[in-house]
Amino acid sequence: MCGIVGIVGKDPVNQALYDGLTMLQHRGQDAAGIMTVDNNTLRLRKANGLVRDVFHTRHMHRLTGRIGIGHVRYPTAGSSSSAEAQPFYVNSPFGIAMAHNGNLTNAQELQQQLFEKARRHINTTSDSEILLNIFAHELYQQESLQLTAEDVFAAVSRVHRQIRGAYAVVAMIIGHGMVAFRDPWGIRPLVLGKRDTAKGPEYIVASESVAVDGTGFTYVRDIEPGEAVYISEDGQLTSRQCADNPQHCPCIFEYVYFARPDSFIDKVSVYASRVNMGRKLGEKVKRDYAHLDIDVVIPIPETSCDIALEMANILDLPYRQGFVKNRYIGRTFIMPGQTQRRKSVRRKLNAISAEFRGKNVLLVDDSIVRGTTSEQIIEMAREAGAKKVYFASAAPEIRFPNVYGIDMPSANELIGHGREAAEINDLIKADGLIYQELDDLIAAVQEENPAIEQFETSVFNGKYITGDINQSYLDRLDAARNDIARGGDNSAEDANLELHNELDDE
Ligand SMILES: O=P(O)(O)OC[C@H]1O[C@H](OP(=O)(O)OP(=O)(O)O)[C@H](O)[C@@H]1O
Ligand SMILES: NC(=O)CC[C@H](N)C(=O)O
Ligand SMILES: [Mg+2]
Repeated sequence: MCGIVGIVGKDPVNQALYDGLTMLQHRGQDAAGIMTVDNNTLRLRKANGLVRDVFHTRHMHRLTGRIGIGHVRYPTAGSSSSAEAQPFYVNSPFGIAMAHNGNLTNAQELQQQLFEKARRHINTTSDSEILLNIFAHELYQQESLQLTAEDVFAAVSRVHRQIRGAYAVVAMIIGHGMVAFRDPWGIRPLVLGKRDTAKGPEYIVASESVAVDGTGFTYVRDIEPGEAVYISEDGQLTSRQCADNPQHCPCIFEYVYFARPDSFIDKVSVYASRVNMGRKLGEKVKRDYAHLDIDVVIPIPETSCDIALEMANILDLPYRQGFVKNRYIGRTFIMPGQTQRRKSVRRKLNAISAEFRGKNVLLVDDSIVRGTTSEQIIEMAREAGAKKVYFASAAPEIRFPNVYGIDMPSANELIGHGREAAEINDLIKADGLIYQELDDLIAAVQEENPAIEQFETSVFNGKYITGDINQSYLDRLDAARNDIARGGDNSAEDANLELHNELDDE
């Protein structure tokens, strides 16, 4: 899940873009980038690493201009090479820079078509570079030198007709303005914010509302599925529905794991939805597992803390933070290779023995994906002296790959694939394993905004809403992107064609 941000301001936007990206860091730890436009010239800094490591003072000085976009990356296509860090740039028409969150499901066909129809070369294996070139080609078809909002909307409409999958996008068109659009299912989130200044209004678009609040803007609304919002360089905002048949079907995993709890996505408080997940799961334990002799409820930091606290309330049991999280280690699930993910669990979490010794503990996590965390954490709980270790997951069994922007390309790497809870329980060596029901998970989120009638839940039930995913697609994805295919750590490096404003990479 990447994070994107774009600002059309009245004063330099570099610091606000930087701040916005730090507030979206949890969505992507692999690479970060900012592009600004100043005096019709693009300014760029992008590299592998966390936001704080990628941008030094001298880079910030170079990122001048009152309009800019930024990206934090968690790769779901291509490699982790810095060549695939975003934003991407293409020089025709006008000069366009783009940042994308999501994943295209027909990238291969699109690349072929781009070459045949438009003689466009794609130099990386990133689906986002393809998306940028499709958009550029469609904008070029407008044949107008004085680009209008209508021209941009017409191009976005044609993009929607060609590309499949999930995409929340922000793009800058040099000399004109910024456009942001969301796929016709609204799978990935995108919000709009505004700030009034003495010089006129400034606008921000971002993956999550936390980046709007934290940069001093005010949340205006979510961008609708299929909608495009165009903000001209002088700050005129226009919006248009550009999809033929938009339907709202947001990714439920945003609420389970990806988003920050203080964000609102599609008018749903992520925090409140997690509390509801804890309530539902607590009620299930109370109803069906009353025979378990649980002494204490312990979360697996960090995402599950809000869920576990509510479970403890429902079960009328003590809640104890029995694991301490090293605040300098990032999220393990979004790390690129299994070796790195495995090693990081013990570096990241450490048990406080007093909370485990001689007790029957219920460990709570938001989800079990590969089982990397649960297996090791149960072992750690036993080493710390727990008598019995029960485990509860606020998401149901994750059985199917994800093709919409979560890096779960291989069914065989999912501990829940083709297994029932009892088998998974044995693999992670728990004394009991309780999963949330899918209906309860959906209800937990829907309760916060009943207007959302459906959610993207393919990892739980194998139903891919875009209608273009079959077994042979999943087999190809598996072969291309499973951990072995990626050499274990996905560290393909730097045979790249980059656009730099600095003389060296220091
Ligand atoms: O079964 P797995 O493959 O281990 O994946 C699931 C785990 O990964 C995530 O934690 P992560 O460390 O990424 O982030 P967090 O600190 O936000 O919980 C998630 O919260 C689970 O704990
Ligand atoms: N997680 C994402 O949104 C990834 C965006 C894009 N598919 C990439 O791999 O760079
Ligand atoms: Mg976790």
